[in-house]
Amino acid sequence: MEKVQLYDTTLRDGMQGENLFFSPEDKVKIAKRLDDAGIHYIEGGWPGSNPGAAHFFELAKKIAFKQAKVAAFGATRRPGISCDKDGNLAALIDSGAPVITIFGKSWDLHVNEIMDNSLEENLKMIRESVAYLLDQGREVMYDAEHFFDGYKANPSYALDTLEAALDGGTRTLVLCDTNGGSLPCEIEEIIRSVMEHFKDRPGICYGIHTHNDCAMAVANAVNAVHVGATLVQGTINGYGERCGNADLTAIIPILAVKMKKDCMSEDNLKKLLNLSRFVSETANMPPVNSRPFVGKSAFAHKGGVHVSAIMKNPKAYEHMDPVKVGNVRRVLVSEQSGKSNIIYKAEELGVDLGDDAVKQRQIVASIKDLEDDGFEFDAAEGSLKLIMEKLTEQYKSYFDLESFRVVVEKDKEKPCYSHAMIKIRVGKTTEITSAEGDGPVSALDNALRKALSAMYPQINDMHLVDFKVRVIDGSDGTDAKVRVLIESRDTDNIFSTIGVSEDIIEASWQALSDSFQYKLSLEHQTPS
Ligand SMILES: CC(=O)SCCNC(=O)CCNC(=O)[C@H](O)C(C)(C)COP(=O)(O)OP(=O)(O)OC[C@H]1O[C@@H](n2cnc3c(N)ncnc32)[C@H](O)[C@@H]1OP(=O)(O)O
Ligand SMILES: CC(=O)C(=O)O
Repeated sequence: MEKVQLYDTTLRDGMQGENLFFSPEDKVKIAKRLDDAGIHYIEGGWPGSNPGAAHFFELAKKIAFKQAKVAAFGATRRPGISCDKDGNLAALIDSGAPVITIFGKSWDLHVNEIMDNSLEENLKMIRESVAYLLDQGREVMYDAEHFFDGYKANPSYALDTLEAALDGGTRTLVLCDTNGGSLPCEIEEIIRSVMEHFKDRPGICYGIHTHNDCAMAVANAVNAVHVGATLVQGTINGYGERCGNADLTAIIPILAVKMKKDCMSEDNLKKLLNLSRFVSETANMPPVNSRPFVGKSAFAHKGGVHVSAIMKNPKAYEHMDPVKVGNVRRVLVSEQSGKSNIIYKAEELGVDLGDDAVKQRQIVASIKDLEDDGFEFDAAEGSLKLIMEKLTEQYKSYFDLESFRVVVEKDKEKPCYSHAMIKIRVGKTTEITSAEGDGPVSALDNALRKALSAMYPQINDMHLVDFKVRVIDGSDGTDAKVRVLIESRDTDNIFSTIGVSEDIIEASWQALSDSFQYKLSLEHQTPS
């Protein structure tokens, strides 16, 4: 099995993405997770750039990584000075990183116009910088910035820059599609020409570094491996400058599962989903549900035809087993469901639908009617379970609402004040409580909690973590229906519930009351 080395640059090029920042401590946490997942190289930053980047390397020195090598990134020396006078090269050496990756100019446009340099001096900068860093006993990789654009403009000069890096002593040439404008067919043709050109220089490791400006970063990286590249640079979740870098969470399973390359063990592959979530959590970026392989929806089936088929054989609508990357198959219930969705979901949620096909069809029809009224059960599985129980006469109500009153007061000098009073029945007992809150829903939540907590102490470990309101049909102005989605969490579970009404308080109450009923149904407890 051919080996492909994985080089992660989330902590450097990934951080060049808009709105993305990692502290040195965040970087250490991510680096440990990358190492644990079996990534071979972790680029930690550009130490000559800022104190935070340099600090990461100080912290990294104290960590015994399992197998990953830490790489420091920077430019070749500046024009017209010797390497030992260049501050950036000094910072790279001082970083203590065992691997140093330097980028140099491959495109004559950059040499002439951007750096106002001569083509010859640029070659010297590359050759001398590589040799100088190798003399320090480090592994040196050469990132040929803009290689594909440079090759398209002036192939012989682009090849000369690679020759200069090889003459400096490196054996790793990373060809970069820096502007992300190349297409897979161009990548393939150019890499083949480069390999042909250097066929008499054995032992070169070709790497690939692609950007996603044409949505081709993953395809370009994969194609490069297809024609012989054995090192892939990319970032977790594709974070990076402009439209991002090649997404390793897609490249790795493609290489390992589809192309049978030796890049990550089967056990480590299963960590991919959690790695992706961890990095997005640390970056404070919401996970993208539609992200291939590791997104929440990557193996989620909504259409009835699809669900019916995957129940017979998952291969019918899945290109691979989600378990391989730590993901799970999901079935969604919606207006596009057939009985297969309902049967699958009921089993998953622990509701016995029985064998009556007529009853099953009635349930599908009822759920479609509710969806038509504005409910969205694929986002509210807690409420879906309760609805299924109601439709099959298995529902047990843990409390019943008699009435509530919510008062919101606004004084021009003071912020809004909310107060709720609620009357509920639990068996033969009636409870009347009142509570204040930051807003009307919070006041209602507090009042309900107060009423139930003596009888159902288990609700004390449950809290509301997200509250979303959406106008379902904006054309009716204030008469439009609203959909409220509530996400709640207890020690072991996260569950979502829904309410729909023309009245936002009524919709909120439905979702809130479902969250309490669902929580209590999990515990199967009767009032104490
Ligand atoms: C393709 C890539 O992603 S490369 C990485 C890009 N990442 C970054 O730029 C993030 C880190 N960068 C930084 O912190 C700063 O830009 C620094 C510290 C590197 C340089 O800062 P400054 O000295 O203030 O220069 P500034 O950022 O304005 O311009 C970049 C300089 O690097 C020079 N440069 C660009 N490429 C190279 C190269 N391969 N070799 C040497 N110098 C280079 C430019 O010509 C320019 O020099 P000039 O100031 O003499 O015109
Ligand atoms: C080196 C690099 O980050 C690039 O060329 O995009």
